[in-house]
Amino acid sequence: MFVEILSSAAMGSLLGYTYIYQAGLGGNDKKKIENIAKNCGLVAKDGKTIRIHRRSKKDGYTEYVFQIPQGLSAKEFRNKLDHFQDGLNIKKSVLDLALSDFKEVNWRGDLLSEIRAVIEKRQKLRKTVEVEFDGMLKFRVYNEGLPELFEYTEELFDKVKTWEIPIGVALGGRLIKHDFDKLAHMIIGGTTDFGKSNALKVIITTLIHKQPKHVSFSLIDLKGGLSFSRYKNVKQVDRVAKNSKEALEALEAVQLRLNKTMEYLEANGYEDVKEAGIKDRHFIVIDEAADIADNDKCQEILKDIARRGRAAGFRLLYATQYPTRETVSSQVKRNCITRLCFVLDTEIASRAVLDEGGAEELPLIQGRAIYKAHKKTVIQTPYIENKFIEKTIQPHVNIRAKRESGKRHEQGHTKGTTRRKHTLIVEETALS
Ligand SMILES: Nc1ncnc2c1ncn2[C@@H]1O[C@H](COP(=O)(O)OP(=O)(O)OP(=O)(O)O)[C@@H](O)[C@H]1O
Repeated sequence: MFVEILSSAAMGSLLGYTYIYQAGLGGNDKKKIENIAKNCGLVAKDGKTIRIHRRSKKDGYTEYVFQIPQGLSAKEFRNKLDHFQDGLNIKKSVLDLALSDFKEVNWRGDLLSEIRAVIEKRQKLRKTVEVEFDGMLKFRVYNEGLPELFEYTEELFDKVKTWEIPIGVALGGRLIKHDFDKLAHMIIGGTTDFGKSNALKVIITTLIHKQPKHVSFSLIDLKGGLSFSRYKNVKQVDRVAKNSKEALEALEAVQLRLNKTMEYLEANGYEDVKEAGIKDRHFIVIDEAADIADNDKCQEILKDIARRGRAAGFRLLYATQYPTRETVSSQVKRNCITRLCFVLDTEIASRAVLDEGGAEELPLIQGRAIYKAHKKTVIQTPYIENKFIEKTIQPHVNIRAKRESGKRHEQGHTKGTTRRKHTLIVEETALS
């Protein structure tokens, strides 16, 4: 009896909330957006303001499409994004609840506590807004912001193909993938301790798992070799260089290989490795590139790799706190179209990485970054645990491959030869 009374009380309050939502008193973000626009002065001279065209509910967010009155620009709305964000989050005495909020309620359990939990969760939520313009002004109001932790799990491997990497999760839970087949080189920037090395480990581990026969690496770790030490016996890793002398040796070996591949392509009239049917790709990964900034020989080779490497199947990954003109040459930057940038302290620093501001406004959350390929997306990068890395690379560890490595990286990139050498060693040692 008591349970029944409680249930009907809970049900009553639930229906009350739902009614409020449907009546538009609680969850009316459209009205709020219109009001915020007016209050921010986003009104044309003739008094006209934005007019709703369409509202659609998507997975994780609601999209409001508006028509802009003549005389106003999308940029003016984008500039007021903070006002929309805060305005949509102003706490009111009436809570915005929809039936979907009650999807996970266990109706057979302690109903009052379950409903209290739903209400508390809703109270804590902060809506996040995105504005886009494609002829119409689109406001996307997300129910939840980005997660503060996005763990790298086995399932992510199935979500990427060929040379793709799960680089992060965006608003609405959208997985952002970087494709090294389409965008060859990448600069990774950001304040110390916010996730550059972790992002490099995500990339290296994914590639070893997805492309074990075709990927190879030269790892240049100028932070003392610690970030990459666990990869040093992996058969896909040709070298781990730990200081600028070893870095130069590694880069010279890469350049030799690049020259041989270019000669092969030229001699056979191929435009690039894709046309030649060469599936192997070599990644030059540099953690803390500032330490080789004043080494002219290293810089010359890096410029060469950035310029000619794409066609020959070489990929440059360049991590540094922020690439000023002194630390990264303009040629390298021009050829590294993709940028991944963690939080930075000033707009000037952000411009050095992204060629525009934005990174200075990122919240101080480890792993939070701006991924810029053709457009900018704020993401939470996956956090990869060392245990997960070890489990993933374990089948590829091969001690004897290291002894051969000196010989291997001097070889040219003639079709298919490099990886066959690996395969032979694996058969011999049966470690993998
Ligand atoms: N994507 C992530 N999600 C959550 N935490 C992260 C993430 N990436 C890194 N971290 C945390 O931040 C710490 C520092 O990360 P990382 O070593 O990658 O930073 P960094 O930018 O390379 O720093 P430094 O410039 O000092 O080398 C990690 O030990 C981890 O605890």
